[in-house]
Amino acid sequence: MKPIKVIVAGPRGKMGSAALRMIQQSDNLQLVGCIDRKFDGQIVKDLDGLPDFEAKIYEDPEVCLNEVEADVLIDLTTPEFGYKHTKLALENGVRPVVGTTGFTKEQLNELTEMAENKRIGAVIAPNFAIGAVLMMQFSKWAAKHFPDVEIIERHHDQKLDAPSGTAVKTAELIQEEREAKHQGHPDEKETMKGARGADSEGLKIHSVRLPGLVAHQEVMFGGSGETLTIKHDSINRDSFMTGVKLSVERVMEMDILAYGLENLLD
Ligand SMILES: NC(=O)C1=CN([C@@H]2O[C@H](COP(=O)(O)OP(=O)(O)OC[C@H]3O[C@@H](n4cnc5c(N)ncnc54)[C@H](OP(=O)(O)O)[C@@H]3O)[C@@H](O)[C@H]2O)C=CC1
Ligand SMILES: O=C(O)C1=N[C@H](C(=O)O)C[C@H](O)C1
Repeated sequence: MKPIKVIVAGPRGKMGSAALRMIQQSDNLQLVGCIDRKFDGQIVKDLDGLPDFEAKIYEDPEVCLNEVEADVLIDLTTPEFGYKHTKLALENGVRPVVGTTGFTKEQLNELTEMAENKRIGAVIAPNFAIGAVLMMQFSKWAAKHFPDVEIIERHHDQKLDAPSGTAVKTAELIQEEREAKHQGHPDEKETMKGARGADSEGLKIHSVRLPGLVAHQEVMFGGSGETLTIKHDSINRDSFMTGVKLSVERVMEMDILAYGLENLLD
């Protein structure tokens, strides 16, 4: 079987470098190019700390997608550039697998429509960790019984977006089961702005950013005389790589955009 030809955008990043190591360990994946704004024209293996790949690095994503024959683009960059890369990939018939978080609802809708019109597979997964997908699904289930819920997500302090993509997706899944409800006392007042967190249809989301953390989320439900907490911890970035690899493999057979790894699991 021919290997799946992959471009990685953001190869020097925490996730991008983990993705390169995952590709190196996979017999069925081949790195054919990288998109990186700082090392145009260089070869991956010449960069400190990256695996021994001969693939060329491109600053300009359009040039990369024109010059390199690829099946899949893995994007692990920033919301602004991730959105541009995903759009360009779809325009060029390359299937995007996107871990980058922080896209707006409008951007997600536009990309979904583009993939559908072009009949090209795409995956946008706010969290590639299998445990995190289960945590979100369990939370959706629990919300049928407990409409009072708050999300506490904790991440490293280099993270750009808040709330996390996982928290946003969790709230969306919970809202498929939960009626919109204002939580807490009806006369509740914040004496310090932000004390009650972000509000998503009355559901509160609290974002913690500290050095030492990786990626963690607790979903707390409250009922009469009881609480239920569903918790997931990624203790390193290998936790995301099973989902990235699975997405790259599955996207080859898809012709629509899947938002969330749960759509690819049995
Ligand atoms: N879906 C999931 O399971 C996960 C998703 N994420 C998400 O993935 C994204 C990356 O996270 P992480 O690896 O921790 O972040 P990092 O900051 O470590 O890496 C981001 C990389 O993107 C590069 N970059 C920035 N702008 C551009 C550009 N214009 N063109 C090409 N590359 C660019 C940065 O380069 P430079 O050094 O020049 O700034 C950097 O190397 C985030 O959105 C994060 O939320 C993270 C973990 C899991
Ligand atoms: O930036 C991160 O680190 C992570 N981002 C994703 C998110 O925003 O949910 C996934 C995971 O939480 C790690």
